Amino acid sequence: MQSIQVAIGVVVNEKGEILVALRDPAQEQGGLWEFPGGKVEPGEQTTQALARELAEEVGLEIEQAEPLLSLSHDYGERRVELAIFWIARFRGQARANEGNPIRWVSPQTLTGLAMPAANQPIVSAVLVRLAAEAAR
Ligand SMILES: Nc1nc2c([nH]c(=O)n2[C@H]2C[C@H](O)[C@@H](COP(=O)(O)OP(=O)(O)OP(=O)(O)O)O2)c(=O)[nH]1
Ligand SMILES: [Mg+2]
Repeated sequence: MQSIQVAIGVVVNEKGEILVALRDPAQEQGGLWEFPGGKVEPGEQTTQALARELAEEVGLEIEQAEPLLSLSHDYGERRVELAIFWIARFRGQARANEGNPIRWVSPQTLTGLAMPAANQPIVSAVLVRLAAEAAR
């Protein structure tokens, strides 16, 4: 089975809230909340794809992106390879560029959102990371 390379950003604001967007109901995994991101295009580096997707989808310019985790997930009809980055430094105001609602959510709210199955370990990593930062 072919696998799809995807770059994803966990964007964190100064209040410790996380940016999520609602996937278009017509897309695969539609109607679920996601972290902004998308497919790495041919000839692109993962971090280039990340910068492009964040600009396209939520209008943010990344100042610093740190690898958080990488994982692969088998959705049956497709396998995705997700490279997830922690983005605590960025420029701009998040806006819903592609018409899908976006939200800044607390860690508690994040835990309760309906997300694609691949996202469970991502949410866990985000909670660990936020807790570690809160303890500093
Ligand atoms: N962006 C994003 N994709 C996710 C998440 N979790 C998850 O399983 N995925 C999967 C769903 C898709 O199969 C793939 C990402 O594809 P995408 O639809 O966002 O790609 P894209 O932005 O390039 O969109 P398109 O133009 O190809 O429609 O990764 C997530 O949190 N964010
Ligand atoms: Mg996308």
